[in-house]
Amino acid sequence: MDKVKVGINGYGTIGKRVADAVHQQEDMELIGISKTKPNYEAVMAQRMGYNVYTPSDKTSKMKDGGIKVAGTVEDMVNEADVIVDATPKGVGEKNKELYEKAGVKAIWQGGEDHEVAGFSFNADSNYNEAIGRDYTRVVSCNTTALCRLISNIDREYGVKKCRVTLIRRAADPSDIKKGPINSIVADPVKLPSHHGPDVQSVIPSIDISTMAVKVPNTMMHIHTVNMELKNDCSADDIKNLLAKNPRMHYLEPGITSTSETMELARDLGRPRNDMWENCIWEDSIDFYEGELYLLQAVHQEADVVPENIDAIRAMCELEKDADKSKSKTNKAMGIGTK
Ligand SMILES: NC(=O)C1=CN([C@@H]2O[C@H](COP(=O)(O)OP(=O)(O)OC[C@H]3O[C@@H](n4cnc5c(N)ncnc54)[C@H](OP(=O)(O)O)[C@@H]3O)[C@@H](O)[C@H]2O)C=CC1
Ligand SMILES: O=C(OP(=O)(O)O)[C@H](O)COP(=O)(O)O
Repeated sequence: MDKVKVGINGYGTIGKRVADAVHQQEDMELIGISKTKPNYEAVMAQRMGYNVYTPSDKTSKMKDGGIKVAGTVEDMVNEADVIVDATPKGVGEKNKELYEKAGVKAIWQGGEDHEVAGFSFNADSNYNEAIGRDYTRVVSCNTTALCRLISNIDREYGVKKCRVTLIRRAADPSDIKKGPINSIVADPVKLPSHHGPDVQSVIPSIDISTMAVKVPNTMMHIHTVNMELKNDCSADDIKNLLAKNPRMHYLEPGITSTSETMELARDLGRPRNDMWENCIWEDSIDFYEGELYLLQAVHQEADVVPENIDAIRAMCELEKDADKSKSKTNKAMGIGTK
């Protein structure tokens, strides 16, 4: 079978990681990435050997900045079988017309609304429903981690009700523009945060409510999770269940923080220090008055990356079996190798 041709529109935190992950897959060909500025990220893309495309009105600026331009974004879109849109929140929606005109499949990220694609995706939750689709949204980093956790537990024991508080990193490490620098922000003030409805956009049957705050930090989010289950089970049952999934990682002894988790990623030699898995404190998994509790950390820059790869495979019908797609993605990226 011919490799599926993938273009990445928007080469920032998520786009650069998805580009590398596509490049690693045997059944996909990265035809190029788009950049609007000739900065270090464009230089690095070029050094990686990736074709760099740019909006037509930016061509001179890119060339003047020393970047070899492969063509316009329109050229990339016309050449691709599928575009992964990883432009900033709100920009992706404006690109839809371009993708429709070219008749190309497209994947948006969690910053866009569900309605942009009309279908929201998580590989553990609804892979089969993505098969053959033209448009898909990979839900946000927090929602991805919640969908993974909830759908695994729901399949085995049934989730009656789920309540989550999210403590969110305020900005990414490279982000010099965002705050706060000395505050904890109730975001949003009013129930629910977008995460609960977003989980329901993937798994409509789940009763979930979420609250969220932002803290002045760049290293990961933390979720405090509380669930009522339909069927009896023990903490050990949950521990054993989650241990079977390569996209769940029990944190090593002595780790009590997101800083140490990122240090672990460095020690593991992960590319860009990425932890693609839900990082769960195994000892936090417990029952109190019949309800399940646990704590997990989420590496916001990383966990959606394998999900984009599985979404491409499902949409382009490269693999109809969810487990086989996830295994291919995991193997190529090194997920679950500890
Ligand atoms: N960061 C995160 O933690 C996560 C983000 N997401 C979602 O992923 C999406 C992308 O976010 P993220 O990677 O953080 O964003 P970034 O800002 O890091 O990257 C987006 C890149 O797109 C480029 N860009 C800007 N404007 C345009 C444009 N008009 N057309 C094409 N490219 C443009 C910019 O690069 P340049 O202009 O230099 O070319 C920028 O670096 C959002 O929907 C976000 O909500 C989802 C999960 C986690
Ligand atoms: O999707 C994310 O978080 P979210 O699920 O809390 O919205 C990413 O961390 C991006 O969030 P940002 O929009 O604050 O960069």
